[in-house]
Amino acid sequence: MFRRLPGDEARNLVSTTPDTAVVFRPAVVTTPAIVTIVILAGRLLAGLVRTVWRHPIAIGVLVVPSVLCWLYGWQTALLLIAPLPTGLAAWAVVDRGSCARWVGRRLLAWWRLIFVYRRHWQPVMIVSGLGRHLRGRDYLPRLGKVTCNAWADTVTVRMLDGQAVKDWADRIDHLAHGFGAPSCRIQVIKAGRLVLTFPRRDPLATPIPALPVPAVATVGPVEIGRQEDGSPWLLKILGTHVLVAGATGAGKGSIIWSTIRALLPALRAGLVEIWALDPKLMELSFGRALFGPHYAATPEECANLLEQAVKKMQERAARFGGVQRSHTPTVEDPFVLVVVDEVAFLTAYQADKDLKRRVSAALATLTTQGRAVGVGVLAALQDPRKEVMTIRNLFPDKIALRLDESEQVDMVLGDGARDRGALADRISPNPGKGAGVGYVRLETSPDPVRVRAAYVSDTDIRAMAAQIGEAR
Ligand SMILES: Nc1ncnc2c1ncn2[C@@H]1O[C@H](COP(=O)(O)OP(=O)(O)OP(=O)(O)O)[C@@H](O)[C@H]1O
Repeated sequence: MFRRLPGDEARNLVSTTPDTAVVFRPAVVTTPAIVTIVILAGRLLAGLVRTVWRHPIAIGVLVVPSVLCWLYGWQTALLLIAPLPTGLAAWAVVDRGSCARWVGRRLLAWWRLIFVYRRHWQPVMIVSGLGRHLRGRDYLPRLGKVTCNAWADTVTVRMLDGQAVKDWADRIDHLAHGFGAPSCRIQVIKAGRLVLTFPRRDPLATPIPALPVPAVATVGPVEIGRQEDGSPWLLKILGTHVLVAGATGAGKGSIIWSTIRALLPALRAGLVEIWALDPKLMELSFGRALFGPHYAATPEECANLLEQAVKKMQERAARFGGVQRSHTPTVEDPFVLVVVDEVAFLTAYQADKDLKRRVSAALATLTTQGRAVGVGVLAALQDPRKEVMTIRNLFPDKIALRLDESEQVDMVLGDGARDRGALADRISPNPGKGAGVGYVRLETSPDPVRVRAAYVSDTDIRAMAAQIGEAR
């Protein structure tokens, strides 16, 4: 703040350039000490209240023993406090889950806030370019709440004004390494606020054995594995089409077979028909009995079966037209799931142009018109490039298992999926750790979810086929 003075008043002023005609005198406003003290005290109080509100257990663990010591001396304090750890240990033995939820993870969240996130926040933000150091001051995104669940830390962040989600998405590697986590995922909660998820361990690192066959016949979302947060992975198949992409050995078979397994009671009850196209002659031939007459292996047979499905779909559309807009599976009109293993064998790699054209046309017709009349497609393929799978965008739900290249992730899951943490190209090629692990992006949510399909062994498949064979 400068006040301009006429030159003739300059004689009373101290100036570094004494012979200048115009000098400037800064107008100094002195803030009364009491105002500064009140502001600092207010900030301290707000910080204390916020810390107690966010971490009551951690603060209690520190404050209560200190206060007791101060009031009654350490011997009495020890006597008073001793039952607490004993009680906690007993609680942990009796109900580990609730003890971890109410005490353990809250303490862990406080610990990680102080010793991981707050400690490394400034250097990580500045070095990654998410914060700025201007004229001696740091402008940093605000670190919010840290919570811990069984496998990951979630950290809320207030972005700097003017930052975009992409600025953060481009730096997930910096963030993961900066905070010592194997990966980082980003989710937008509202304008300017993000939630960063840093896994502490991989809950999907061990294979999941085949899930029990459901007790009731259902075509609704079927349970085929587990999500990263431990909840069941429910795959919707009625009213959608699903595309599964993964390199060789990524575990595409486990998604197909887990889905068929979950549909077994509905198959037995006649509410579902599974039509199988097995051009590789390896995967689906194992359970031929499950498919009855609806099984095809040669390209010619596959084209015929697909055209048969189109015919069935059109016949239903003609019957339902003007009567109903969606399909509920019944014994008369069961849900038809067309399962295609390695669809590129029938489209991109097919030498016979006429067969290729017939298959592509039938698949495009089924995927554009099938869902309202109870015909769904579950297709698997290794190479997700557009020239290999021209109709990949016609599948509303997509699953990316282990992929060879990072660019393939967005080809499968849509733009920005990898930036948001769908690191399908980093899934372990070791079958024990990575087969069946993938990312799902559903029609209804932009955020990819990490999942693992249960592994249905050859013995399980034989048992399933035998059951259905007997029932038929
Ligand atoms: N969900 C799973 N959990 C654990 N291991 C699995 C799982 N799925 C598959 N595997 C293991 O990985 C191997 C390869 O699986 P699978 O044949 O299903 O892969 P794929 O993607 O179909 O490969 P390809 O395209 O070459 O047929 C299996 O033999 C099995 O040992």
